[in-house]
Amino acid sequence: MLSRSPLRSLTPLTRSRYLQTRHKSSLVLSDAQRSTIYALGTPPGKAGVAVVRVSGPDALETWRGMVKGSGGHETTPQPWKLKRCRIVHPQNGETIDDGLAVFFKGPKSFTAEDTVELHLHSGPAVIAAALAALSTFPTCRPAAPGEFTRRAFLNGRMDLTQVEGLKDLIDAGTESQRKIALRAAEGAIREKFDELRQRIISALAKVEALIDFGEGEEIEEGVYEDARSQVTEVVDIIKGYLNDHRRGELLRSGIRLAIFGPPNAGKSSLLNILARREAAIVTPIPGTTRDILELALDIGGLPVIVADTAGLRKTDDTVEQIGIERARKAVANSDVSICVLSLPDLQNLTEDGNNWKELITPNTYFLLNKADLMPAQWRPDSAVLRELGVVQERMWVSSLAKRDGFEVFLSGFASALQKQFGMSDDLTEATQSPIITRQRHRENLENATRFLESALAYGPDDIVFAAEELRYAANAIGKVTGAIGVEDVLDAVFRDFCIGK
Ligand SMILES: Nc1nc2c(ncn2[C@@H]2O[C@H](COP(=O)(O)OP(=O)(O)OP(=O)(O)O)[C@@H](O)[C@H]2O)c(=O)[nH]1
Ligand SMILES: [K+]
Ligand SMILES: [Mg+2]
Repeated sequence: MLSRSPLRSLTPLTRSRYLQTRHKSSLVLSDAQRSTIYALGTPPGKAGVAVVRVSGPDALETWRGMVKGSGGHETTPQPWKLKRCRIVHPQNGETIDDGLAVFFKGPKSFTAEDTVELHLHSGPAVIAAALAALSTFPTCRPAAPGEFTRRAFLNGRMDLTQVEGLKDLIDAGTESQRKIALRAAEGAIREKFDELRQRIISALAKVEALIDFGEGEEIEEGVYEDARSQVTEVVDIIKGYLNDHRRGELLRSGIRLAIFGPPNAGKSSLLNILARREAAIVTPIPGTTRDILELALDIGGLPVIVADTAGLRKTDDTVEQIGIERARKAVANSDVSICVLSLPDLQNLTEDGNNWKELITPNTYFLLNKADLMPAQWRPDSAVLRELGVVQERMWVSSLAKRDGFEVFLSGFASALQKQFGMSDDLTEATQSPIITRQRHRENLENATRFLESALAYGPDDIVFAAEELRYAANAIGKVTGAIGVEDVLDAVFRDFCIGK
């Protein structure tokens, strides 16, 4: 036990003002008067099934008015059980469709509200009639975009990262995107952020205990040091998350891959083989490609935006010059690049001024093409490769015109990408899966780090200021999940803390 007063240098006024202002409660929206919303949940148009969703306090009313038995009699929903029914207009009783209906009793529903789903035949007139019927209920109104999910969030069914994950899941076009989105939607990212926030709040609880009980009272020894080391740990964890080479964001938005190199090497031929169609013009004329041609492709389950670019050389042709300028920019802005070189030209390339060589980065891979024009068993000279800046560990040889070597290149390149962007095989392993999938996450984490670091910069006499920084840090993390507010700090003070008195 130790009797210490970390607040000894603080004026009583500063302290009481701090204690008064530290727990401002956030406004909690009341959902008592929420209306009932409805919308078509499937794409409009002709298809086997359309699902119309109704959510809110009067969802059950719509069931009573519209879901009837085969003889037109009233039905009572058995929650979560699909019921074969006749869907009718609530006012004139006219049958709209023969379908199915299900009642999800709140809070065990997506929105956590009472929800009715009508499964109809998907046709424009059927859907229009069902929506028109719903509009006759005085408390029902059409849902705004995303409003079902918004209600799920407001009702605490999901946090913001889950909302984002759900959106990404719907948008996912590749396996890696689907896996990351599903993990987010299931709450894996929320867990990480909640844990960070809990750790900060627990450190804050300790600091606040020092503020509350420090003056002339007894408190356990080492509390201040504990709080500090806890904060240091959190900073380390966050820095680990931030140091992810933007994998999550890249996988969400697509990895930018630029194909570059001297003219006529086979860059456009490579793009076409990757795309499995004649997307780019291929001719024996050097300088064929001028504009950037971009395609979204799936390479080894990764979303990749591939750009074919103009061959890089010195030229007096104005149009070609502009193309070359664009090519350079595209390569500079890419996340990865493939430099295509023509094997028969390799020797000459050492003397051509090499204005493409400066675009090589540690993220450049090399494809030495047109092997069919070289003698069998011929191997490029290591000294020449070194002079050209070709890294042999990231190099493949091909004959794209004959499709030779393409498969080997593609599988090697895909696994290099998977390795670099951390999506190899095991997504369930926490270390493999990126936590940050949006700039918003990154910004808040960076802010949190700044607040935590300035909290650490305060000495034991300034813990009131340190506490303030910790609150900001917790809020920054809370902003990611949408859980801002510091009510829980108070609880944590008394729950997690052993006061030595
Ligand atoms: N012999 C042989 N010819 C190839 C090979 N790959 C591509 N070519 C030919 O080389 C020529 C140039 O190919 P492109 O794909 O247009 O080359 P590029 O690098 O896009 O050329 P620019 O856009 O002009 O810079 C075409 O006639 C292709 O058919 C190969 O592996 N072997
Ligand atoms: K060409
Ligand atoms: Mg081309």
